[in-house]
Amino acid sequence: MSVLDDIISGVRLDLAERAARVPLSDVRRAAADAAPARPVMPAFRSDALSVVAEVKRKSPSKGDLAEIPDPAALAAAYAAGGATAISVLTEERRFRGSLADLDAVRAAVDVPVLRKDFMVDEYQFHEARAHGADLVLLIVAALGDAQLSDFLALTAELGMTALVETHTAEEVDRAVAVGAELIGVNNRNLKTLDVDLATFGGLSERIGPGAVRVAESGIFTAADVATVAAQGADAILVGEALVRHGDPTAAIAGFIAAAERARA
Ligand SMILES: O=P(O)(O)OC[C@@H](O)[C@@H](O)c1c[nH]c2ccccc12
Repeated sequence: MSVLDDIISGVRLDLAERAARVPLSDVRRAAADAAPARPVMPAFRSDALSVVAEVKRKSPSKGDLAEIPDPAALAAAYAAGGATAISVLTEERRFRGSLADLDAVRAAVDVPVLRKDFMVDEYQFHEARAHGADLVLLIVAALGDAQLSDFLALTAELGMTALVETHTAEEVDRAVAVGAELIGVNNRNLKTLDVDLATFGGLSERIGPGAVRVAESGIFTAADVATVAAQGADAILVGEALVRHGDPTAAIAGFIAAAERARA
């Protein structure tokens, strides 16, 4: 069983528990009653590098990263640095995230918020929307073709935007074929947890200029940002480097400036 399979079995158990407590019909109603999702594509399509800054306490690859006693304060610091969106891990077992973190961040900032989880059931999409998410993550490696297009359609129906995550050429082709507008290349292989920053560069051209290209994982320095920006990244998704940084506001501003220099 790969790490990804293992994580997803835990996600399904937790999901079954929530669904037993709060029926889908209630979650649907809460989603319908929530303030509408913010549009995100115009900001991602702007000229400047977009930074998706992540609230992440722990990961299966690195263990504990940061305590983050106040996710709202961290999110506010990210927004102050110019983050285009804030990603909040809600998976509990491996990442020590929660829907409470999502609520706290949602209440604290006006920028779009991504619910970062392993989306495998319709329930989670309504739940994401009910908790104020503007974006959700769709991991191509975890979904069949029919599921991928159904979930993309459901995301759009709920007014949200999907970040469609890939790691291989085949996954990029599947993301493009299904019409994804926001495509991430994860430099980390979720089946082995190995990170190779060159993964993005190897797949960027395959995505082509039609979709917004997001370089995800393993980005730590201005030099890393310059590398992926020069390879066509419109956006970066950064977790560890920011949660461990003493001044995440300055770090994000520095990343944006580094991309600007790399493209000039
Ligand atoms: O902490 P990093 O190396 O900057 O990575 C952030 C983000 O890309 C990573 O958390 C991530 C990318 N795709 C995921 C899917 C599930 C969980 C986590 C992830």
